[in-house]
Amino acid sequence: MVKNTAAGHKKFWHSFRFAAHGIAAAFKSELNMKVHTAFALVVLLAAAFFRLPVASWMILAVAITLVLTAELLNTAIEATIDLVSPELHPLAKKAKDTAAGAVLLTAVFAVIAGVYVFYHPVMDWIAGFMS
Ligand SMILES: Nc1ncnc2c1ncn2[C@@H]1O[C@H](COP(=O)(O)OP(=O)(O)OP(=O)(O)O)[C@@H](O)[C@H]1O
Repeated sequence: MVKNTAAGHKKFWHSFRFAAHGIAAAFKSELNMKVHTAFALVVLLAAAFFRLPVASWMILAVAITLVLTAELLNTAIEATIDLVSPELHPLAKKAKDTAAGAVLLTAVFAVIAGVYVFYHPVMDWIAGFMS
């Protein structure tokens, strides 16, 4: 636990920097992290374009946070497995594939959430063009 002292505050900011460094390192080394971040930016730009209501922004924020968090945990698990089990092992495979499965689940949720919040605005926009 971080204490409410000068040393405690310093430790808190060090932990914060390590965490930010972890996110930046995963972004640099993992193609999937770049792809998910690019998708997230496109989705946020589209949300601004369609002037989505606050509730829709919240749904998108949850979906994006879930996917990026799962990807970070997947990267952490992959690094740990590569460190402790560089040789092939069924448990190493199980750990990596399970972590990848978690990313897939969050991505499926993100797609469903995206369809749910964008369906009517996009349909209305297309109908506006047609009329
Ligand atoms: N030590 C291991 N023992 C057994 N199977 C492994 C091991 N390392 C990787 N594998 C298998 O090979 C697959 C690919 O592994 P890899 O380390 O390339 O990860 P990845 O899922 O492709 O992730 P990324 O490309 O993002 O690094 C894993 O999903 C797993 O099924």
